[in-house]
Amino acid sequence: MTKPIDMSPWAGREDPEADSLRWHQVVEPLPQAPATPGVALVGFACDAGVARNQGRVGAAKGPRALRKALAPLAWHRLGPAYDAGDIACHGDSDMEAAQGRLAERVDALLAKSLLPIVLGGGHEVAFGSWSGLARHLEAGDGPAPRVGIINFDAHFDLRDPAHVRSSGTPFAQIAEGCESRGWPFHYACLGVSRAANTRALFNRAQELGVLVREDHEITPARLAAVGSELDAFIGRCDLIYLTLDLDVLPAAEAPGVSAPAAHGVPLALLEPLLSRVRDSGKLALVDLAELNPDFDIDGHTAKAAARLIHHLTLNS
Ligand SMILES: N=CN[C@@H](CCC(=O)O)C(=O)O
Ligand SMILES: [Mn+2]
Ligand SMILES: [Mn+2]
Repeated sequence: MTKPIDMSPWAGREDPEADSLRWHQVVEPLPQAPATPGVALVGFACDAGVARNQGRVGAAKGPRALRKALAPLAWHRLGPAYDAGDIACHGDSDMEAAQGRLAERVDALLAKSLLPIVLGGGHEVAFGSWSGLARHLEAGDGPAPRVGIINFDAHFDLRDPAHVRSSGTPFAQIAEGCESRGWPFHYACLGVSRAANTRALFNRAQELGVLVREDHEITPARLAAVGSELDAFIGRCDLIYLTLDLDVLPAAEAPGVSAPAAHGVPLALLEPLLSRVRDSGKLALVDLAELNPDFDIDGHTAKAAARLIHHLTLNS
């Protein structure tokens, strides 16, 4: 028997005027057979990846905090939004199995023609999300489409998984997964902090042909140029998996993460870049990682994350 989906985070003010809906009034528990395609939120309540990566734990509380922050936002969408519940990770030894359960859930959502939006959890969520997309693509006919991974992050998360699999390794694990399947690895990592990534990680990114833009390169003056590079990257891919590590935002905008960014890329520059991804027509999967309510300040990080979901789903 499956547990009923906890809809208690979906609460907030209700306006008496017509046409004044908010997310909490619209989001519904995912039905067996959704009549209309839409977005499906699924939580990944997991601290194990951050703990293994020597970080500040608390991201397991991220999915609930994110739903609560999204609940009161104004509803401007056309399509439905479903809550597909949470995948919980039960301690360190359960991390890989939890990633497997997430992959199953993502695959099932994709099979229903929904856009999964996964709410982390540490960035180990990315290996589970991508594995779900990979399963879905492997089940299809014909050659696998070229998947582009766009990660907005202060970190590459390309650490060598041979040491320990963690929130610092998902894209190296995905690169291995692509290699074993004979798939190309198309990875763009935008907002990288040179100070927060070792030479080994920069070298690995270069070996893997990663499109890299550092935090200080994403400025108002260079925004159009970075946007064009992003468009060109998207143009070389058939589908996009977008993954947002909230520590790409400056610490003042996103204090509630394991490793806050001293520089970062502000929301005001991030949103126009995300609009290009959203409007590409290729977006197949989204996740948000590293929200840690224990270190948040007055919900700033949760609100920023909720706004990002709101922005990414605005035209669907
Ligand atoms: N997912 C996060 N990863 C960063 C954390 C860095 C830090 O804790 O300072 C990383 O492994 O590089
Ligand atoms: Mn990061
Ligand atoms: Mn990350």
